Amino acid sequence: MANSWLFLSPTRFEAAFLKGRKFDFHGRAGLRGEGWVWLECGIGKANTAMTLAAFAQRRKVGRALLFGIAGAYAESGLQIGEAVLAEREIQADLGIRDGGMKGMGFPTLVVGGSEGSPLHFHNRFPLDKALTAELKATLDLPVRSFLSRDLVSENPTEARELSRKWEADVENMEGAAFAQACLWLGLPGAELRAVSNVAGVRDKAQWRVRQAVEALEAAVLKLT
Ligand SMILES: O=C(O)c1cccc(C(=O)CC[C@H]2O[C@@H](n3cnc4c(=O)[nH]cnc43)[C@H](O)[C@@H]2O)c1
Repeated sequence: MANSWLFLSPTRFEAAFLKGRKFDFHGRAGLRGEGWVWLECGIGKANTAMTLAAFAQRRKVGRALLFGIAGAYAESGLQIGEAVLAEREIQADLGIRDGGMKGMGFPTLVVGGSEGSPLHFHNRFPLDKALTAELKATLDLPVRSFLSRDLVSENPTEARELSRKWEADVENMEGAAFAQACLWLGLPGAELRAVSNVAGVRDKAQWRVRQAVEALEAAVLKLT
């Protein structure tokens, strides 16, 4: 149980390659396999945090992996179809425009208070270092800085500004909530994304979702 996986992805399309026994969790699709459970968490930060917290309240979770497609910022050097792991997730929607939560003077999350030296998190949430290092070695993937927003970048200028401001390479809509919830719940969590598009490019003809899902398949099936 300690090493069993809870896999989460925003939509079922991102996990279409997983074969397991179907179940329903709070109206969300689930699959159960040998040593893993997968849940469709829905798009966005609230859906992701709610699904993870509700599941972890009822079942023991050994380790958790959020996986799905994402946009890569043009300056990242990442290629469409490339899979990448998150070192940290940035919650880019919270606080004041120029200073995030530090600028507001409030931490978003305080954990580990019992030892007398609690950790304060504002907009940046690290993924589990040891688990991410293990996945990097097993899967031979790069590790980068990810950013999450409720609103997706709608043009290259907006995308470039976000990437520079937060020093991020990958844009998605869920990861910061996942990373924050893992810290809060004390769960080792990692995040794997495959690049389906250049962030800020809305022309779907230029997206390569199938290629990205194939990259997810190659990585995730090595873990099952
Ligand atoms: O219609 C649009 O302009 C548009 C732009 C970005 C993403 C979408 C989606 O429907 C995908 C949302 C889904 O996929 C992840 N994702 C994929 N690419 C990006 C991106 O460039 N920026 C943010 N999120 C992205 C996201 O995590 C969602 O789960 C539509």
